[in-house]
Amino acid sequence: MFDGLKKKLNRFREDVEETAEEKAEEAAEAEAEAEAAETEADPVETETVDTGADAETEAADESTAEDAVGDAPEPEAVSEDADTDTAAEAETVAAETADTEPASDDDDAEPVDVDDADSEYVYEGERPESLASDAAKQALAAEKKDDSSGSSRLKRAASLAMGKVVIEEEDLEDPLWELEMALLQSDVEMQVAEEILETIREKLIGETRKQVQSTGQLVEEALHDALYDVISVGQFDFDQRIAEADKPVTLIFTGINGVGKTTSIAKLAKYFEKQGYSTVLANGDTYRAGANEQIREHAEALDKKLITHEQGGDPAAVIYDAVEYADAHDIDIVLGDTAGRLHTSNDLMAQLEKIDRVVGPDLTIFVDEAVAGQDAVERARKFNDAASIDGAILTKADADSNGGAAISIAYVTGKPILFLGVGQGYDHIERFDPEAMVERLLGEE
Ligand SMILES: Nc1nc2c(ncn2[C@@H]2O[C@H](COP(=O)(O)OP(=O)(O)OP(=O)(O)O)[C@@H](O)[C@H]2O)c(=O)[nH]1
Repeated sequence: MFDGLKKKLNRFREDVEETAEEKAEEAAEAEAEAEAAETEADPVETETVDTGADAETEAADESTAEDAVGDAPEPEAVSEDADTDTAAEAETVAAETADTEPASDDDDAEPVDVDDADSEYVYEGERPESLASDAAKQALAAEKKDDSSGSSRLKRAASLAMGKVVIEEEDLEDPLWELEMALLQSDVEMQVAEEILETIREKLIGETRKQVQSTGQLVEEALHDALYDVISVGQFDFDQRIAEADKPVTLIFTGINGVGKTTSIAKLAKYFEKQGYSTVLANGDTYRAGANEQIREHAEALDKKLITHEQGGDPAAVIYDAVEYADAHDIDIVLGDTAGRLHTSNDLMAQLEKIDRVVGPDLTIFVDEAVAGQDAVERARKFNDAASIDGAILTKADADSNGGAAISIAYVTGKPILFLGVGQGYDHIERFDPEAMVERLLGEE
């Protein structure tokens, strides 16, 4: 069910994810480059830090200097511990040691050769104070070794960047355009598709991806909310409405012929039976030859009472009789079929208005087939304009790959989808649950 649409929604998620990943990589590279540039610019700073003159200045802070002296390693020790045991490195550390040794007061201390390969080590290894223990020394030496490939730094920069990726409008432009096309191809009504895109835009643009959250998750949440918002329009608790209504409850079904209206009435008779309600069926389709026979088959199969009149009779009168019958026999629910196609929509409206006047139905339910896509949406709009429906049943959802009607009808009419027909059997009817529908659309393929 709705497999085609599901694939398209998944593709959108992948597209945005891909764009965000590319962006994260670019950010990581930029960060790594910036870091490298900073390192190159470092010599000036290093020179200042490591000169004997600097040591003299720092000597003013005696307690700090003393601590440092106490813990300061011998240059030889560094050479022994560090894997990268080079003379240059020893020289660097020696310079650092001198830097922290006020007792020497050595104005003649040589500045460190900043062009030396180890100038980077000095930068990466931070201030000499951090060389206070062997463990720190070893860690720095190891880090230096790792960094020789530059990969760990790149990774670190990448992970920093991961936490900072902000989705911008331009990132979404292409994926959203693709999504709009996909929705329209899936028979989602234009206005509904635009609403979905707007919500996604609102939810994603400027959104900062948190460390714990992938872009995929963010997009999924945005899609979820956007779809849920349009699908759940007008939802009410159908079962509760039936339970609380005065009995008999009268339900009238409208919709064109052949979409599964009569079958849906039969399915609902079974649905209500399972809930402990009794039902009577009424054939208000007095317009079409053969309509009585068609519904009678269902009534007999389900062992339900059926009220009919002759072809050409008054539909309101048939349903009135059914309500009378229900009253007299303590039946809980009247299920009234109506003609699907009249000469004009005025006739249709006049028919439903008369039923309204004579019977005062509790709910008027529009039935159409999911596979009709945009046509079903358009018909729902017209029937709602003509007769103010209370909700819809979408049949043949089992055969529908697009899902456009299921997504659009509630938003377009302002009335909820109440049931999905999912097969030809009497049990093949599902309460429409917007959350379950969205999960189905966004779930694993
Ligand atoms: N696959 C599938 N077929 C369905 C579903 N609902 C109805 N059908 C089939 O659709 C066909 C038409 O159903 P009907 O109930 O006769 O349609 P209708 O709208 O009542 O037609 P009229 O009585 O002529 O107004 C039948 O073959 C049903 O079995 C459904 O949910 N899934």
